[in-house]
Amino acid sequence: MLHSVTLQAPAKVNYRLDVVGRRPDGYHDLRMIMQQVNLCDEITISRSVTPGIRVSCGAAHVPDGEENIAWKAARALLELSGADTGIEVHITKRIPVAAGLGGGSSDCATVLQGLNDLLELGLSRERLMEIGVRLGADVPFFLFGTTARAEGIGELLTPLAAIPSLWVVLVNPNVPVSTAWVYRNLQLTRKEPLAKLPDSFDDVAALCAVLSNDLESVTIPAFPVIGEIKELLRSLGAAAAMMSGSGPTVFGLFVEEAAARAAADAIGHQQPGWFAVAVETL
Ligand SMILES: C[C@](O)(CO)[C@H](O)COP(=O)(O)OP(=O)(O)OC[C@H]1O[C@@H](n2ccc(N)nc2=O)[C@H](O)[C@@H]1O
Ligand SMILES: Nc1ncnc2c1ncn2[C@@H]1O[C@H](COP(=O)(O)OP(=O)(O)OP(=O)(O)O)[C@@H](O)[C@H]1O
Repeated sequence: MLHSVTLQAPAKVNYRLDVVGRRPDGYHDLRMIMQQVNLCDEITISRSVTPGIRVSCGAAHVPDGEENIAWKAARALLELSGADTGIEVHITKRIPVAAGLGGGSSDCATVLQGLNDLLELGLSRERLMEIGVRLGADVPFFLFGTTARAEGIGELLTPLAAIPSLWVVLVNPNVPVSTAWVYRNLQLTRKEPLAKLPDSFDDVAALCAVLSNDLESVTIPAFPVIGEIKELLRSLGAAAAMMSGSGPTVFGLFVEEAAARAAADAIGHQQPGWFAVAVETL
């Protein structure tokens, strides 16, 4: 029986985010294309003889203990399984927080998966996804991986047959954005039904042609720096640049690793207070 596991919890970007409508419970029906990228929090989950769940992180703006979504994931699995072991979770945070990169949701999914393995609970991926969606709409995607079309509130997932692998430059201007605030302030103005999206993307041009994010209409007017970052990434050679999720992180797509790294370095030098990194899609 294993005593502990250490796992990587990746970030995501939304290549496409259409808001289809508002539901009676206040959540929104979406249609998204989601992509995991190789920027990861590191999570160690250990058994402990001391009963209870303890979560430590130590990063700014991330709660320790019960408020952490990783704590909620551990509690959900302990309650369901009746396991009476103590659990310690330590998160080394590398994904910017409240950034549109899904860091909390990914930590949550990783704890669900990791604890299922560590305690040999034998729960199926589908069952973990059902538990996960009650903790956060993006959680099922991180259990499903690594590129997917997402519908419903984000929990109805279909794999995408072909999608080019790319270098992604992530730029975050270090202003936290509340996802709940963005959805609350969204004006649903679309009158036409949504056009069908392709089922696969054979080249980068086909992928760039579908990039779009309805939440930009809320976040960019409130944080104009996001629009400036999009322009900056394009001027540094990105094939396309767009805000991820509810923002404020912007991603630029590059075919060549060297160009992606040069763009991230240039932005890091220009704006030392920002987060700028080049990573591969997973
Ligand atoms: C913006 C995205 O990251 C795109 O992938 C997600 O839609 C947000 O996913 P998330 O952060 O896991 O969402 P949750 O933690 O479940 O909800 C955060 C807030 O976003 C709003 N929310 C979220 C998902 C959704 N489909 N509709 C919503 O209106 C909810 O009102 C909630 O107040
Ligand atoms: N493990 C965690 N990691 C990050 N934030 C957490 C965690 N647990 C709780 N939180 C809280 O959740 C809030 C949003 O976190 P997160 O970084 O997941 O947002 P996000 O990247 O904007 O997510 P999304 O793309 O799903 O909107 C933060 O304000 C933070 O205090």
